[in-house]
Amino acid sequence: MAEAASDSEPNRPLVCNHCNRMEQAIGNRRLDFSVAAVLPAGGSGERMGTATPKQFCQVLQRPLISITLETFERVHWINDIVVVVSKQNFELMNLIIKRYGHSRTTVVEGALTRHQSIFNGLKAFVENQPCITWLQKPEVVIIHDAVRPFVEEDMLFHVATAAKECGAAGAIRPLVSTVVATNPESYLDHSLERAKYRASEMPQAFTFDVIYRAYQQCTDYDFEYGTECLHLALKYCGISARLIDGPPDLWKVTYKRDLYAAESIIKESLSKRVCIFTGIQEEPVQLGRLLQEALQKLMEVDVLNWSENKESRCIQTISSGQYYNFVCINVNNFELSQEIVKLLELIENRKLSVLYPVVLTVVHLNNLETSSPCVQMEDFISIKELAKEANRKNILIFRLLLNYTQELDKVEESVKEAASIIDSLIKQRSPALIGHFLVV
Ligand SMILES: Nc1ccn([C@@H]2O[C@H](COP(=O)(O)OP(=O)(O)OP(=O)(O)O)[C@@H](O)[C@H]2O)c(=O)n1
Ligand SMILES: O=P(O)(O)OC[C@@H](O)[C@@H](O)[C@@H](O)CO
Repeated sequence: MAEAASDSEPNRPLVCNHCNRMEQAIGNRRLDFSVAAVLPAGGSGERMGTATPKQFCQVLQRPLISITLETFERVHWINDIVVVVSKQNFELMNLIIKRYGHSRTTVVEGALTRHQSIFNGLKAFVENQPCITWLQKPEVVIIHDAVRPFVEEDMLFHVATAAKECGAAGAIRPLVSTVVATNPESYLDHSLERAKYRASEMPQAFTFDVIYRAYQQCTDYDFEYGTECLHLALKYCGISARLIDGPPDLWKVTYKRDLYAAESIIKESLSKRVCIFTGIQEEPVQLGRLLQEALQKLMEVDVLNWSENKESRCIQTISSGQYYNFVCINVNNFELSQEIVKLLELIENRKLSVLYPVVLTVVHLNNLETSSPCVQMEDFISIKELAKEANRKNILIFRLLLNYTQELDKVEESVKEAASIIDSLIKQRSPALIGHFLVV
C-alpha cells in the first residue's frame, strides 16, 4: 500500500537542513545511472522510551524524519524517495509530507522488522502495486535509516557511485568502544582488536538487483534478527561491499540523548550567521555599524540597508534561506516600525519559519540624554500579543532596549553587551523571552 506525496509547499527556502548551505552548494553532479532511495521509518523506537516513535519526534518543532527527508529531496540525482512507515503512521507521514513540502516522497507500508520494511520499500519499485505506478526501478538504490538526519550529499554520492562499480557500498566509522564476547556465564570470553573493526553506519547503496535478490533469498532468521544489509549482499550474492569512511555526523538517533544532540547540532548550524537590517530609520552614532562590528566577533554578519535596497532585495535575502536570524534597529519609540512588521510578513510569506525557528531581534535605541524610556502599556501589551502570534508561526521576536549616551566609549560598551545578548538569544532560540524587553 502506498500513497503519493502531496503538492510541495511553494517557495520553500533552499537551506540544507543542518549546515545552512544553499541548494547551489549541493552541486551540479550528474550520474549516468538512475538512483532511488529507501528510508526505513517503520520502527517503534522502544529504546527512545517515548510514546511517539523517534522518527516522528520533534527536533526544534519539526519531525526528525522531515529533517532527513529534506536532504534527500534536494539531491537532484536521486529520482525517487520511498519512506517506509507502519500502517498506523501513514496519515501522520502524509501530513508531514504536505506541511514540509516533501513532494518527491512516496509512502510505503512497513513491517515488523527493519529488514522486512526495507524489502517492502524495494518491492515498491518492481511489484506492480496499483497505487505506485510512478516509481521506476533504479540501477542503484540507497538505503538510509530515516533516523540518521545528518547525512550529506557528498556521502550519498560516494556510496551510490561505489555501489554502481562494486554492487554494494556502505558508510563506516571508527569504533568508540571495544567489542567483547561474553561466555554463557556472562564473563569475558575474548575481546576484538578494535583497530581491525569498524562500525557499520548508513547510508548504504546497492545495485538494485543485488539487494533485491538477496532479500528474495533471506531466511526468516535473517528477517527476524538481521541488522546488516551489507551482510545479506555478501551472504546471498557474494558481493563484498566497498566500505567508505564517513564523517562523524552519520550517527543514528536511538536514545533520548540523541534527540537533544540532534537539536544542539541544528541550533548551532542555524546560529552561524545573522543579517542586520539597518537604515530603517536614521540611526544615531552609527549603531548599526557598531553592532555589526561587535556581532562579527561572534558570528558571520551581513548587513542590508533597508532604505537603500528595494524591497525585492530584502525579499531575495530572506528567500535565500541563508539566514534564520535577523536584527533590526528601531530608532523611534517602542512600537514596532512598519518596516519591521513588513519584515515579519516577508518571513511568513516566504515560509522561512516552516522549516526552522526564525529569530528576529528588535533593538530599540534610547538616548539617555534626551529621553527616558516610557513604554505605553498598550504598546507593551500589543507587542507581546504580536510576539505570541509570531511564535505560533515559529518566529521568535526578541526586544532589546539599548540605552546610550553620546560618550562613544560607553556606547561601544553597551553595543558589546547587546551583541552578547543577541548571540545568546540566537543560540538558545528559547520562546521564554519573546516579546519581553531586555535592557542594556
Ligand atoms: N520494523 C522496523 C524497525 C525499524 N525500522 C526503521 O529502521 C531504522 C533503524 O532502526 P532502529 O534504530 O532500530 O529503530 P527502531 O526499531 O524504531 O528502534 P528500537 O530498536 O529502539 O525500537 C529506523 O528508522 C526505524 O524506523 C523500520 O523501518 N521497520
Ligand atoms: O540495529 P538497529 O535496528 O538499531 O539499527 C540498524 C543498524 O544496525 C544499521 O543501521 C547499521 O548498523 C548499518 O547496517
